[in-house]
Amino acid sequence: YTLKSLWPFHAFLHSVLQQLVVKDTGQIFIEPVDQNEVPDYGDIVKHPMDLQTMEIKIKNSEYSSLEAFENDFNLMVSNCLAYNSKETIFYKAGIKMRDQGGTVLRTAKRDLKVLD
Ligand SMILES: CCOC(=O)c1ccc2c(c1)NC(=O)[C@@H](C)N2
Repeated sequence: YTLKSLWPFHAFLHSVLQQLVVKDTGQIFIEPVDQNEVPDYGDIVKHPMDLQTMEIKIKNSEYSSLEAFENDFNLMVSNCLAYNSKETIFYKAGIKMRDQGGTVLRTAKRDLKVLD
């Protein structure tokens, strides 16, 4: 058994995504920011990203590499740190997701390589 040979890539990405969902304890990354609730969000964030959208992209085979998946993760975090000011709960949750999600992705990258 190796991760690359027997486990379809989308199943691998889905398991990485689930680990990121678990880290989102405040559930602020779980779905797109509601622009009716946050009317100026679109003025600052040009490319919104969230974990639900990433799951849809996995299902649509839109990620051809772990790097492409990681790029969306980094976009989601940078949007959060750009829009929310430093003292907010949202910003602090962004730092936490950047750090804890970064560890999830580092481990996933290692697994992909070492089990090949
Ligand atoms: C019901 C109101 O929801 C929000 O105001 C809100 C909900 C979710 C959010 C968010 C705002 N801001 C963000 O930057 C991203 C990370 N998540």
